[in-house]
Amino acid sequence: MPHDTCIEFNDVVAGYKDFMILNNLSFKARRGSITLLLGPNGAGKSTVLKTLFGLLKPRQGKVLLDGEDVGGASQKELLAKGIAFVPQGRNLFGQLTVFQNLELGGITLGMKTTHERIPEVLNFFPRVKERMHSMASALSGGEQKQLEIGRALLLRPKVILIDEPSIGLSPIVVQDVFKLLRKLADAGTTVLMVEQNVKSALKISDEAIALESGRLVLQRPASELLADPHIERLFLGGAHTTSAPAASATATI
Ligand SMILES: Nc1ncnc2c1ncn2[C@@H]1O[C@H](COP(=O)(O)OP(=O)(O)OP(=O)(O)O)[C@@H](O)[C@H]1O
Repeated sequence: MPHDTCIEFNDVVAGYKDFMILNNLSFKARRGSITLLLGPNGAGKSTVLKTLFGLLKPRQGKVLLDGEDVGGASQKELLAKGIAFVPQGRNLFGQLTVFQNLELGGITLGMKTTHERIPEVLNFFPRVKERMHSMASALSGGEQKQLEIGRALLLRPKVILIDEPSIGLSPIVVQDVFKLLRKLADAGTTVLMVEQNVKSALKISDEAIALESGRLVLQRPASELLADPHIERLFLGGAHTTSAPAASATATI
């Protein structure tokens, strides 16, 4: 699988009303790799994902997907181009069954294709598959997150944007989710992930990007960062260096 650029932010400025969160942000994420977004609370990590998913329009700069400028495209267009977003928290219809939630996830595909793909997606998640006709709210937190990922996979996305998947999950379930993301990336999917569980996330990531005040302050191979004896200081408090993100990060190492 060639590791060429899939996602590129080029000098992007984006924010909410008059408040700019991304400040001339530039970075690249390679196809078939996991890029981990790090940085302190409020640095703009989720805003990167939202901008890429069309929830925010860049005020300046370019957001490129496979070289095509998709800045300002609608979510429908972005879904059709193969971008799927798994936001933070719970995003299921709790009073609908697992199967119905998947059906809704495939709404842009049409029912025939959706029904063909549901069994294929459920094969990734045996526990969820067993409970296909249970209400989504009756699943455990981990199963619900797996179902959300499954719903995104129905689209056979080329890019998955995933925001803090480990929140509320036990360490074992987190490992399952991470292993699945690794498997998807190895099969060619590009994963852009925000995750506070830094050490575990670095272990399955290829590249780490750190933001501070909406600017890139570090981009390094994940394995290199993991092996850095200063990692604790970099993410739990310490002095600035030219190649390191700042002191105020609140990530869990
Ligand atoms: N809908 C919104 N309207 C206005 N401001 C917002 C909105 N969403 C986020 N912000 C602000 O944008 C800034 C960046 O938020 P963002 O969620 O991108 O940060 P983050 O790096 O993901 O932080 P965290 O680690 O806390 O999730 C924050 O100051 C936040 O308060």
